[in-house]
Amino acid sequence: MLVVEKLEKSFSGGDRPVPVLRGIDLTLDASRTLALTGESGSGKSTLLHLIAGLDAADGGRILIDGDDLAAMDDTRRAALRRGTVGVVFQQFNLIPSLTVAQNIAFQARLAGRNDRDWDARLTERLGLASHTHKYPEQLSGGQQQRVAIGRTLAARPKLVLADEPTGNLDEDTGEQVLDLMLELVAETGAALMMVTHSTRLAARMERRLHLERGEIRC
Ligand SMILES: Nc1ncnc2c1ncn2[C@@H]1O[C@H](COP(=O)(O)OP(=O)(O)OP(=O)(O)O)[C@@H](O)[C@H]1O
Repeated sequence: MLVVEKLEKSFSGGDRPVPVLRGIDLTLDASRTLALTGESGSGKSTLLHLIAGLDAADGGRILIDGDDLAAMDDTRRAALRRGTVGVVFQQFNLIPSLTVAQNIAFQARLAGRNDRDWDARLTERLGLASHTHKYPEQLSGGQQQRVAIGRTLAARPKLVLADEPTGNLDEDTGEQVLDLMLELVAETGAALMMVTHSTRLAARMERRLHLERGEIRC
């Protein structure tokens, strides 16, 4: 599903570029789960952003479902972000002017999917059935994150990238949200790569990779 080879990325740091990712290799098969851990500043979010096609690498390559990200034009990359790859961020990034139901349906519509039964089932499974007409500001943090997960999974992505998806939640709520996310990705056959600072949450994933100063230390 995902192959990352010799990935490199630097950011400009005054007079010379500062390397942030130094030759990352990893693979993730369909239906598998992977935790990415590492100190603050080790490059976890940078790696996730590159895989999501939100930023371009300086070297190496990323294959998603066999397609090289760098070889895609902007339209194809945007389509990939809407359909094949789904991203869940720590900040829920919901659209404040849309209701829960509309937020959940939004991403799927962009991806050209309109499956009301699946949307309804997701809403039910995420415990949001009695909140569908509410707006994000009327929800708790845990509820908002569940909407964000629903919005991502409504498009039935093959690869879910989650950047500290429970980072804004208390431990119990975070655990419940992760349980749901794991159940739902298992149900849809999606692969899940999750950045987390929590060793407890990382232990719930099938594999763990540790980033240290831009390199993988298993
Ligand atoms: N757009 C950017 N421009 C310049 N430097 C950047 C940019 N994005 C990230 N960096 C730098 O790259 C390094 C890695 O950042 P990144 O956000 O990937 O780390 P992280 O492991 O996700 O950290 P955290 O756990 O704190 O979120 C940091 O030193 C950061 O300052």
